[in-house]
Amino acid sequence: MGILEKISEIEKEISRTQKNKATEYHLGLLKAKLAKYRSQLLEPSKKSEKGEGFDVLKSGDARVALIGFPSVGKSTLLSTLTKTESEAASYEFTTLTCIPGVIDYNGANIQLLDLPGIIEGAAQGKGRGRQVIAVARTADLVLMMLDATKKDVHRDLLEKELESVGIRLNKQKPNIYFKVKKGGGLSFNSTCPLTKIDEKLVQLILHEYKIFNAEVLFREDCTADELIDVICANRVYLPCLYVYNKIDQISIEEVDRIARQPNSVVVSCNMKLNLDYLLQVLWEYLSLIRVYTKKPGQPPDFSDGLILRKGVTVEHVCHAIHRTLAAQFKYALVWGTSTKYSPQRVGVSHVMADEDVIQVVKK
Ligand SMILES: Nc1nc2c(ncn2[C@@H]2O[C@H](COP(=O)(O)OP(=O)(O)OP(=O)(O)O)[C@@H](O)[C@H]2O)c(=O)[nH]1
Ligand SMILES: [K+]
Ligand SMILES: [Mg+2]
Repeated sequence: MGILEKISEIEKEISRTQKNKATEYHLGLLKAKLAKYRSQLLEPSKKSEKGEGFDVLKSGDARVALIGFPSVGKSTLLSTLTKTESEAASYEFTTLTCIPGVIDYNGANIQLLDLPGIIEGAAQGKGRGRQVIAVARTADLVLMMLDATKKDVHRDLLEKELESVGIRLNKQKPNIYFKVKKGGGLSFNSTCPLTKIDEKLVQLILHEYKIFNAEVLFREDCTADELIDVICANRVYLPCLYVYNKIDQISIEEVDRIARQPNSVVVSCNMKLNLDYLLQVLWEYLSLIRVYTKKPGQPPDFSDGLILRKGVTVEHVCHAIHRTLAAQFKYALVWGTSTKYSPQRVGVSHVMADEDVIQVVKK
C-alpha cells in the first residue's frame, strides 16, 4: 500500500470512529499515525517535484505569500501593489510560477510573492500545490486571498490543506516542554489541570514515534494534536490575513458581514478599494516597527528609519545601527510611546515601540 492510500485509510477510520471516552486512545493513536505518514509524504522525493520557478531569493524586511484558489485576483493584487506586472486573466491557473514583487510601505521593503492558485488536494500534489505550500512555509505571513462572491467553504478548504502539511495559521506554538532523553523512561508533569489528555495517552503517542525516554511538561491544557505538533517539531506558526477580493460584485450588507470576521480585510483590486487599509493591517500583522535615530543637538533622521520587529530592545537597535555600537553603549535617550517621559534614559533591555526616536550615548 502506498502512503497516500494509508493516509486515506486512516482518515476514513477516524471519520468512522465515534468520539467518546472509550475511543479516545484509539483516536489519538490514529492521529499520530496520520501525522507520521503526512510528514513522510512531504519529504523531498523525486527531483522533478522540486518545481522550477519557485526558488525565489528572500529579500527585504519581510516576506508575504499570496495563497488562494485560482482566479481570485492574486496576480491583480501583485500588479496593483508593486511595480511588478504579473499576468492576470479570467481563466484558472494563469500564474504557474512564483513571481516576486516589492511593496514599499513606511520605508520598508515587503516582498510579496504571487503564486499559482491552489485547489483541494494541493498538499497531495494536485496542480503545483506542493511547491506553493513549500513557498508558504518560508513566508513571514500568509495572505490568503478569497473571492468574496464565492462560498465561505473555500477558506476552510485552504486552511485544511495548509494544516495538513504542518502550517498553523494564527496559532501560538503549544506551551509544552518536550525533550527526548537517552534513558529513564517517561517523566510526565503538568503545571495546570489537563482535561484533554492524560499520561497514558501521552505515552501511547510517544511510543508510536518510538520514543520511550523523554521529559514532557505541559504548561497549558493542550490536546493530543498539539502534543503531536510539538513531537514532530517541523510545524510553522504563521500569521494569516484573509483578504476578500471583488467586493465590487456583492451587496454592501455582505461586505459589512465579511469585514467583521476575525483577521479579515475586504478589498476590490480592480476598483482599488480599501487597499490602503490592507497595507496598514499587513504592517500590523507583520509586527514591523520603525525606529528613528538622532544625533545630539540634531533633529531625528525621519528620512531613514530602521525597520525592526515588535519586541526588539535597545540592544537590537544598537546592532542594527553598527555591529560595534553595543560594546560602547553607555545609555540611550528614547522619545516615543515606549517610555513614560520623553526623552527617557534607558538601558539595553528597554523594549522599543513603533516610531520611537533613539539617541545612543557611548562610553
Ligand atoms: N470584479 C472583479 N474582478 C477582479 C478583481 N480583481 C481581479 N479580478 C478579475 O479576476 C480574474 C482573475 O484575476 P487574476 O489576478 O488572474 O487571479 P489569480 O488569482 O492570479 O489567478 P491564477 O493565477 O489563475 O490563480 C481577472 O479576470 C481579473 O480581472 C476585482 O476586484 N473585482
Ligand atoms: K486567473
Ligand atoms: Mg495569478
